[in-house]
Amino acid sequence: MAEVLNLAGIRKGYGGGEAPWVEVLHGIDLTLSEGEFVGLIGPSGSGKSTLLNIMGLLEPPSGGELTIAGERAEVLDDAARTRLRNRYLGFVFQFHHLLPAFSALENVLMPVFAGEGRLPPGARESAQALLERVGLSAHAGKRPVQLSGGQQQRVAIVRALANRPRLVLADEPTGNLDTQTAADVFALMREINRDDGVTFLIVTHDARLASTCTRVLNLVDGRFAASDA
Ligand SMILES: Nc1ncnc2c1ncn2[C@@H]1O[C@H](COP(=O)(O)OP(=O)(O)OP(=O)(O)O)[C@@H](O)[C@H]1O
Repeated sequence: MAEVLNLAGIRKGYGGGEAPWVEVLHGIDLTLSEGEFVGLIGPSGSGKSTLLNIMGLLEPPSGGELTIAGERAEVLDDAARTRLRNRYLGFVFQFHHLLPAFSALENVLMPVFAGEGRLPPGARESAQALLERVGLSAHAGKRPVQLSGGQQQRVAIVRALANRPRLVLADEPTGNLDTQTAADVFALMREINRDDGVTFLIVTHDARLASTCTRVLNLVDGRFAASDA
């Protein structure tokens, strides 16, 4: 299986200056391969979001090496890092962060526009097809406030797929949903993973949903539990 992402000895600390230096990730090693559907669990404060943000090139590590799609990422300048992020990564968050003034379709198109600075030919049709795939074609013109929580999160998942990423990083994507809607949204991500071979890494507090993943990583105090990675 092709490697999508590799972490070698990733460390992250906060502080310095007046504040004491506190290390929250203590040398993380991890390889994610194409087509995996991985759950990331662990107690509150164990470093899950920090790790996800480092993988997503949203925060720099304090040490270690990060390779995405064969490219060493932590050494890139801002512009190159942004390009790599737009090209290979998709994001889903607990709170969907859809832009309230724009329709579902326009929200899905946002990363395409951000990545290319324009909408390439066929972009609208592709976005419409993605919305259709998740049962939302009739809602394409609606603004987020006119959609249910589950529908909003499905739009956010489709938006994460708009640039055809190889890896989707999801930080508690079902944390804000009722049990049944959470299960449906999780199943949708699994379906996309199976059908399109997109790799997913999903932070969740829900042990039942995590058990449906092909691999579960357990982060405790900034280290993987012995059986992981
Ligand atoms: N910008 C920051 N400055 C200082 N400390 C931070 C910063 N961001 C995170 N931390 C600390 O790093 C640790 C890990 O936080 P993180 O949010 O990654 O944990 P988590 O496992 O995602 O927690 P939760 O499950 O509650 O979301 C915590 O102790 C947190 O206080």
